[in-house]
Amino acid sequence: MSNAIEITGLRKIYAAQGNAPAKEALKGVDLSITSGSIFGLLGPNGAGKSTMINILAGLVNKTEGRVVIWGFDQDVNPRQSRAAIGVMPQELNMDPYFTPRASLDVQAGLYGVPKADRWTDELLELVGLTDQAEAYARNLSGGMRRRLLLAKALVHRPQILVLDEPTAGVDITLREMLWNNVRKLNEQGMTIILTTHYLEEAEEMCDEIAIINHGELVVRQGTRELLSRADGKTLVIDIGERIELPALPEGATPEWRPDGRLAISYPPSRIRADQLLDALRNAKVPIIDVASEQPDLEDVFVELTRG
Ligand SMILES: Nc1ncnc2c1ncn2[C@@H]1O[C@H](COP(=O)(O)OP(=O)(O)OP(=O)(O)O)[C@@H](O)[C@H]1O
Repeated sequence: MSNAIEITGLRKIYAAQGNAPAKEALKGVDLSITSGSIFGLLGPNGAGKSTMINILAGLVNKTEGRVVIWGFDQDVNPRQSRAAIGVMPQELNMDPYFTPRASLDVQAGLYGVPKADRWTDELLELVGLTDQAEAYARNLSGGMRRRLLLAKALVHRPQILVLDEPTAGVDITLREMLWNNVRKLNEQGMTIILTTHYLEEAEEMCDEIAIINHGELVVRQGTRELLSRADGKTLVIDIGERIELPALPEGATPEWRPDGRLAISYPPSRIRADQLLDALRNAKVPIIDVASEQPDLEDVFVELTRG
């Protein structure tokens, strides 16, 4: 199967409530998610990411459109489509008197996993909670709770794992542990879908990225192709001291950095770096050191979601 998820014409309108008018959170989105990928769903606040994830998870009813999960149409085979997906939610609420082991057992029960097929010990091991298996949830740290939520999302061995802002407010150690787990699961064939506000993280982790804005799909591309869309690079040059600059090729924009270096932004599709360096050399500007800066996902994101 090539697509883990196929979404067609997905619309969600939240009904008006009191003084709040109705809100169209998704305006007819088409999106496919390749199976086996780590897929990033990005967008500014209020873009509709959570709405989409909650629809996939079966927690929010769509207004219109078709959602096929692992080959099962949500409307035709709701049970199978739900069984194919596991969701690690954002919120850390949990029953304070449940131990991690009990939470996993209850969750497995909810998904109808027979006792013989449960993998509770392996799961506890996977997320590093073996030592806390019998501790009350109220005694778990925030990081441990998050790891328990990941384990809960996996009890029924879903083919697709959805992580909603998994690393928001999480320290570096836990973040690394989460990503190591996610990579391991992905290597075993699991499709991963995640939302994150950390664009650096998405750039590093995701094979493919979709950006939504105001309920519409803005772009869906391989991460590398997406990054190459931004036609802007910067040469950062140490020329010793601030001087009057010679004319540069049209389209190049010079700027002095606070550290005294000269930063020249340019579109690589029209200007080559050596043309810039030649212009400086011809004017006898000393070039002590040069560094090149590539656009990152942040640049592309800002460009695509502006306005
Ligand atoms: N239950 C609801 N009732 C009414 N409006 C809602 C509801 N949930 C979300 N919305 C609205 O729908 C829009 C999309 O919200 P959503 O939470 O899906 O965005 P998001 O991209 O996940 O944002 P964030 O990054 O802030 O979590 C927003 O304008 C939001 O106010």
